[in-house]
Amino acid sequence: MQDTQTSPGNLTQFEYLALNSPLNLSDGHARQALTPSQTSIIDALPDLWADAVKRPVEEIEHDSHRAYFELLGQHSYPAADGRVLSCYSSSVAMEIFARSLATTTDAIGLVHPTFDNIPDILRGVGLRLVPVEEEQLHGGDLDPALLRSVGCLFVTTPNNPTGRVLSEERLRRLAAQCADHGVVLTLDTSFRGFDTRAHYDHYAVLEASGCRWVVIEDTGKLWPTLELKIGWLVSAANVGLPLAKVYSDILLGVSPLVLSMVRRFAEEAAGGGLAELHRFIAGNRATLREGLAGVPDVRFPDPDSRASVERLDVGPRTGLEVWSALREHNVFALPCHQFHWARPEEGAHSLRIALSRSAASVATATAALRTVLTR
Ligand SMILES: N=C(N)NC[C@@H](O)CC(=O)C(=O)O
Repeated sequence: MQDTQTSPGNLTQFEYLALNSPLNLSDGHARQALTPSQTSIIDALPDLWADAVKRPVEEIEHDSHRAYFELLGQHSYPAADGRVLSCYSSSVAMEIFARSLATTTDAIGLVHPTFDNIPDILRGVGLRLVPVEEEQLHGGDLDPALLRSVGCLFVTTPNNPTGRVLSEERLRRLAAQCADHGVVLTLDTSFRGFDTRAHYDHYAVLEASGCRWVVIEDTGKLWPTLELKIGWLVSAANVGLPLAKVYSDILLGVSPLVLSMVRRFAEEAAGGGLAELHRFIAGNRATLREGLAGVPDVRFPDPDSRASVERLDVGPRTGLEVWSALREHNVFALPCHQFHWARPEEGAHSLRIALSRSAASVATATAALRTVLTR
């Protein structure tokens, strides 16, 4: 476990501090209770185990990613010819991508702000980072000078912590620009499960563009599966990166039991569980927003977000001050300065609250927040 006695160095180290607290609203992982139908899947794990022992792992793997990608509208994903690599987590997929990219370029354009383990992983392989503001990405064509200066453009969509989703038209334009400049377009879609606006067929758009592309999918944010999850690293046939080679440096494959569990959760979600999850998150978001209504200088900068996290501006206070005051109530949130990886001061006055928690936890944390913000 990380040394968290000193001031946390990155967002995940702030999240470590919360891991053993009953009111941990810090990390974006799913920690709410299983629904009854999800509980039935867990109860059936012994049967999934017996099935996984008998069947070829490639068959289990194919069934798993097909159920997950179809659930989220990604019907044109490249299910065949080894272009979907299963990893233990999306961060492992990210590391494999970063090591592969670093063999072909020394610079990458990265959305700003976003979760800091992404720039940290990219810097870790020696890449120079060029911040690309969210407004730029969503606004219109990027400056060709930017695209001439990098080997890759990396976009988190829905973004973390803003929840901002890249529209189909903007993805089409970005892919066309990347194709024109020979730049790899990489998407981190870890939060896509929460927002149906991110369920248009991204792979149809990417494949039609002809650009070199990589997508990192993450099952880990969606369901409370005790960190049993899959990060899928998906790529274009013409991506021109040694992804499979670097993958083989890191792992042979993932557990067929976890793959089978993900398939079952995706099937349950398709049968109504995903809509139920969306209602649950929306209810927690309403609890937070209504519970803080009228508090002076507090506002919610991402009114349109449907992600399982909510950012709030805390006015003249700093996010760190509020985070510290909340700890006195045994409540853990996440200060936002380090999402602004190029200019942390821009996030100094905001805080992020996780919404994939029990309704009671969100209500209790909201009351503690109101106490802290009105004293
Ligand atoms: N490998 C890392 N650092 N994992 C933490 C990450 O999953 C947390 C996250 O993405 C969020 O809290 O939004």
